[in-house]
Amino acid sequence: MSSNNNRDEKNFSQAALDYHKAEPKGKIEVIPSKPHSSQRDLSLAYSPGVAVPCMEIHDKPETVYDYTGKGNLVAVISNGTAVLGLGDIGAEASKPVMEGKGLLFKIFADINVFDIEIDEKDPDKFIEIVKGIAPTFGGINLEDIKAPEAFYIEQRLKEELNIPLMHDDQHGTAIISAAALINSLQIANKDIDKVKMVVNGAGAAAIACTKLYISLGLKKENVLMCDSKGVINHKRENLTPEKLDFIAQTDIETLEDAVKGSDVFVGLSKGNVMTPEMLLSMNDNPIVFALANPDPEIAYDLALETRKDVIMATGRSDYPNQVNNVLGFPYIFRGALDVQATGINEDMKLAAVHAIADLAKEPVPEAVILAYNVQNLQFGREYFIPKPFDNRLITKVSSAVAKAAIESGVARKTITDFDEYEHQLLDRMGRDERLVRMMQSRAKSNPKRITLGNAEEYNVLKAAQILYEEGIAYPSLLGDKKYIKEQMERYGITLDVPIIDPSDDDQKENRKKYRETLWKLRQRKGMNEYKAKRYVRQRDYFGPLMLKHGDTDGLIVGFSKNYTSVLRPVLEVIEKDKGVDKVAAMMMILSEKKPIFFADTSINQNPTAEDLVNIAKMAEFTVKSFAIEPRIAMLGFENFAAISETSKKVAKAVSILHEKFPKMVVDGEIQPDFAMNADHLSDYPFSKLGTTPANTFIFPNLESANLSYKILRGMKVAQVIGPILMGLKQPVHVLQMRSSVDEIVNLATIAVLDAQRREKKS
Ligand SMILES: NC(=O)C1=CN([C@@H]2O[C@H](COP(=O)(O)OP(=O)(O)OC[C@H]3O[C@@H](n4cnc5c(N)ncnc54)[C@H](OP(=O)(O)O)[C@@H]3O)[C@@H](O)[C@H]2O)C=CC1
Ligand SMILES: CC(=O)C(=O)O
Ligand SMILES: [Mg+2]
Repeated sequence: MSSNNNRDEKNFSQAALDYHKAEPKGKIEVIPSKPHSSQRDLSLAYSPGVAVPCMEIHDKPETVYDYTGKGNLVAVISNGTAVLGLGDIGAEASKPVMEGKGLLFKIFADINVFDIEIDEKDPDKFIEIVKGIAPTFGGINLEDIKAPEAFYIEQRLKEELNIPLMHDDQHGTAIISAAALINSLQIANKDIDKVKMVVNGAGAAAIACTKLYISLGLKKENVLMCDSKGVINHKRENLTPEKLDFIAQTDIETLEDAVKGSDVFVGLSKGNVMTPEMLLSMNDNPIVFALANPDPEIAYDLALETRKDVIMATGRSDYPNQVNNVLGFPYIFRGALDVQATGINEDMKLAAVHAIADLAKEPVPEAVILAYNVQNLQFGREYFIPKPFDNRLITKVSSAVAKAAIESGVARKTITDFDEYEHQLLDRMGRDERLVRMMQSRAKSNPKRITLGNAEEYNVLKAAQILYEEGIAYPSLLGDKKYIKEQMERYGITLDVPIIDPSDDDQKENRKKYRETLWKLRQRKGMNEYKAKRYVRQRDYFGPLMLKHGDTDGLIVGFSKNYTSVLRPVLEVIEKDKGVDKVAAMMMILSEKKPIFFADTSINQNPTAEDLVNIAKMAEFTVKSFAIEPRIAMLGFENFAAISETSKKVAKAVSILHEKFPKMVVDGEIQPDFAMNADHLSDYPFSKLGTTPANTFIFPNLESANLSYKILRGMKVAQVIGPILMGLKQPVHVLQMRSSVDEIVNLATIAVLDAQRREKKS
């Protein structure tokens, strides 16, 4: 279940229920995509206007793709007979999985999904129902339908419908594992037409995988397939047609004997059926794909302990080389829909296989490395299949599939400019919640201790619960212990994390230690020892002192207090980064477009030109840490004119930046709408911004920065993350008063990333 081995299963199960139950219940919803605020809008959207496209479609059926959402709508359809590894749990119980798939289609490929659960086990009746509803959809993903019925159902629907249709448990698994097979064979230096393979499992996934491997060059006579009764050999009776196809002319009966002297083991059966002895009996550099979920046929660690030369993949996200369908289905359907393919044929599947396999051999971009918080990812034993958060998947796989559809003659629409198509794909993914996902995934790979102030507040407690259960951080709660416990009881939050009450007896030693530090820091700034003793009982000082002493790795404070009053003790205790004179704060703005950053939103009221230079430098550093190349616009209300006093100040900052940091992509003074628009930028060919819109905006004063982001937040057109405090030596962030749970989680995530980066540096 949870990959985080120190999270307890009960909490995780409860979190899964809470996650699904939170309003709006479930995981997907329908959102209108056209204006609907005036009487005219409504008369266009519905009667009488709607009759016009109806008749157009009636006269020219192909225009349904022009006038409706069909072209970007996929049905994820199940009858609930083989749900994950849970078996036949019924149509209704399968709905969370199908909704989940809808979520993945949307976030990874911007495809809309209706999940459809059909209470029908009779294959012929099921087929008739799917055919009846097919006109609604641009594509159909069959899911979790048990073998052998799945084979018949898919085959007939493919023949009788003319839209992209795929049973993902068969072909998604086959495509991803085939890509992994090609690459692992290269690493093992073995040829596909010579290797001996054992396939354990003979169900939907195993049969489809083996067929695809054969089309790639594997010799059928080199395959031994096993089901729950052992090797499928000539002695077996009552086999399904699909199993009959894999009968081996051998007397070998057991898996144990089958694997002896084999080169590849593919497990699509159940957990822990492969023993270390079996693994030891395989040839040199054995390839083991233990793909059963959630427990592989042999655990990753056990396999590597057993023999060092094993080349290993599993279905799990917590080990290298995860063979996961999500690398395939969003992008395969994206490519197929974009050319209105009449089906998903072998050429398209093979194109996806090679695109995925090739991608793993390309240099991995920094953003992916950061997302997984590793030193590097380089093609080899520990990395032969791309990572799910690799945002090149959409361009590589979808393009390859679309191209194959066109070339194999199943596309009803063509693409001539594939560079342009790739840009369109990236634009689709503009809304950069992906950045948040990537940040969280990086944090989870090496969670840090984060202390949350004002922990008596519901939002803070809920954020702590999410941080803990998601495995993003090890939170501790700072505040009044008794009151925190009462609040936890009141809100039904069970959370077994440290509660730190500065006045508590158990903090006596810490108070003493912190008092000495505080007094030493402040004794020449008017603080006497008595005051220091009093102050360490206050959480506003206690938190920063914990951080200073390494008793926590990061600090999030300020939920219920004014920003500057909480910031003051932080600045008194935590040192500034080298070369930093004044700290500043930045907001990350996530909207439909790419992420942008505003500074200084919270600290320096009327910065001088020199202050603006420092703010720009700190912003450059911070934006880079999100693996984004900063393009900095120094904002004013004139464009390169320097008439007003404010603009003169900004122009002076720009000239200092140009002189001191010639490589920095920064210019101004410029108005924000100009800095965001390539056409407007082209009027200033001398500008260092060129014609690529800026993503980082340094405002001339605090009011303009602060009010700008607050308007965006108030209009709910963007998610605003921050303020990210810049310029301190340790990760501490001061929340806006009454921040939302998400805002707290996001800032804590940023604090974890900061702590990881500093750990790496030291
Ligand atoms: N990592 C990934 O991407 C994916 C992993 N999977 C995993 O593959 C497994 C099978 O899924 P799927 O094909 O959809 O399911 P099916 O129900 O269609 O097939 C299961 C197969 O496993 C066989 N089996 C069960 N126990 C054993 C055993 N002890 N030894 C050998 N074979 C056994 C069954 O044998 P019999 O025919 O005799 O009943 C059957 O052939 C699941 O664990 C699933 O999690 C599936 C899809 C994707
Ligand atoms: C991964 C998947 O689709 C399954 O386990 O059914
Ligand atoms: Mg499935």
